[in-house]
Amino acid sequence: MQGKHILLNLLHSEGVEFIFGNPGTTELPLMDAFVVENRIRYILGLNEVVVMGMADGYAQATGRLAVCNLHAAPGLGNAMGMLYNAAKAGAPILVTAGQQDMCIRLTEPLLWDDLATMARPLCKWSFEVNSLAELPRAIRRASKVALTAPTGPVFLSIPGDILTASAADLDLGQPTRIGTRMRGDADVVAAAAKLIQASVNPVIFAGDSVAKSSAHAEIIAFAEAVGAPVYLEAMANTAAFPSNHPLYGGTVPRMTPALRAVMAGHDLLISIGADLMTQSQATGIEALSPGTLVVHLDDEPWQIGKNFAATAAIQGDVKATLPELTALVAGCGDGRREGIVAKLAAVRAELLAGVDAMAGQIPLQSQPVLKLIGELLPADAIVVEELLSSGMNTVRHLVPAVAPDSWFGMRGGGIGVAIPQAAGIQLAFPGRPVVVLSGDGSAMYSAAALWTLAHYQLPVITVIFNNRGYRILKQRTRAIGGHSAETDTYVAMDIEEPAIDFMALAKAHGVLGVKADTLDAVRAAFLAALASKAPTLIEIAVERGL
Ligand SMILES: O=C(O)C(=O)c1ccccc1
Repeated sequence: MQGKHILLNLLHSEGVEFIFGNPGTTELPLMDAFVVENRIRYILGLNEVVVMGMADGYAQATGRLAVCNLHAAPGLGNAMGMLYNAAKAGAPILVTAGQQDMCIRLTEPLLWDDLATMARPLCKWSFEVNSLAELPRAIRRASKVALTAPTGPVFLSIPGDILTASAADLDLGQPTRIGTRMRGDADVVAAAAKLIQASVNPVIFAGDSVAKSSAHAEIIAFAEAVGAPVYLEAMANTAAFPSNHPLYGGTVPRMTPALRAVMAGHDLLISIGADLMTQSQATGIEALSPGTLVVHLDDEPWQIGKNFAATAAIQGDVKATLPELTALVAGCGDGRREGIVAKLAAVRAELLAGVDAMAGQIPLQSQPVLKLIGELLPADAIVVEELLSSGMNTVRHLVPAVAPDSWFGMRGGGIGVAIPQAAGIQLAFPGRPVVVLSGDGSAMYSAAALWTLAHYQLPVITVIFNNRGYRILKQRTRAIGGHSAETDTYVAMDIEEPAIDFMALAKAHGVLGVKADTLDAVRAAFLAALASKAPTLIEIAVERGL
């Protein structure tokens, strides 16, 4: 049997349903094998940004192994920004790239480079397969490493001659799956419980490890026992805590002065699987006030070890470990829970009243649009969010993020990821509505993903909040002062003259385009898109002012 068929057999036995790719000369043997392959679908993206983003979406949404196949050195290079995002999100992806035949390596053929070295900094394991005999063990090991907690991308460079070589009776081995429910050290759990019991006013940050561990029931029980508000981590990528729960407080700001305001009065920070305080810009202000105690539970030792001195640090799976901690602190929040709930409800009511007060404005403010979309969103929808200035810390108050698998986006911050991710997610969940919330700047990084939506008729609804520029960067420029803050002028942050014609862009890619510049028009367009089950792009001109 030829290597190309052996590779597909191996991937099939690892449970792979799709290979996201963009072919080139070094992948041609594989593409030839797909002519007779009926177990795994090849999903075409028109460049490697799209391909890697699709694999990221699929991997995060399913927790299963995603495979993406890139084309040699330039293809891997194109994918790097999205590979960075996938690495930050811990997406279990087997990234492969076609390498030139080994017999011509010495002459440095077209597109050749040391692929394994290029990919290594962003992957848990990066390796060039040297022979067909090595391929089964390389695929088994790569899959296992990607799926072992903390999960993440791995890379294999596969020279073309391995795909065309033949071998009889090659032992393909078996997939291995390592159980992830590691329970934290009981002594440290007890120490954490003591800190929590002694705390007067604790605060909880929740992060990706909660959603990945499907630990909503456990974190809700914990938060209710402790009587503490729960905020999502700064680059909140998942619905780590249901946004409709009375203890939900919002998302942690990415600027330390605002973060300090959230933290004011709290003597204990409890991080449940949250990356502590990813910041957007240096402000000269420390994230935590001196003396703040930290309890940190995560399955990722890297996150625990990264920045802050945790008074009690527990490595363990959230779902497996949290019940033990909850049992030890049961009742300690009884005296304060109602007060915290009332305070959070007041903050939310004020926010919603402010949003309602903006509802009549034209151009539309993004917040009333988000609130409307939140009201129209079906309960089983999956949101892929890439809103920077239009979303900020309030978006989940307006568009509910309830189930752990209902919300994705932005963990890495490399923009352009949302539309490709949505394609991968829609393939994984064909029956669920998938809605992209994106800015115009982000959408332009990977607009070619629209073609994939059209080609495979993936009914993703792509909502573009068009402020005709990089409004987040204008805001961040203001924050550093200088000429821009005084004069309200910004260099290279406007996308106009010409303005992007999103209707033409949609049409060019085979997607239905609808412009909606009033709330009534947004409602009509969104409901029509949901009913049509056809990929639709809705462009909304939103306020450009800062
Ligand atoms: O939202 C931010 O913190 C931010 O400044 C930013 C800007 C561009 C991409 C990602 C984040």
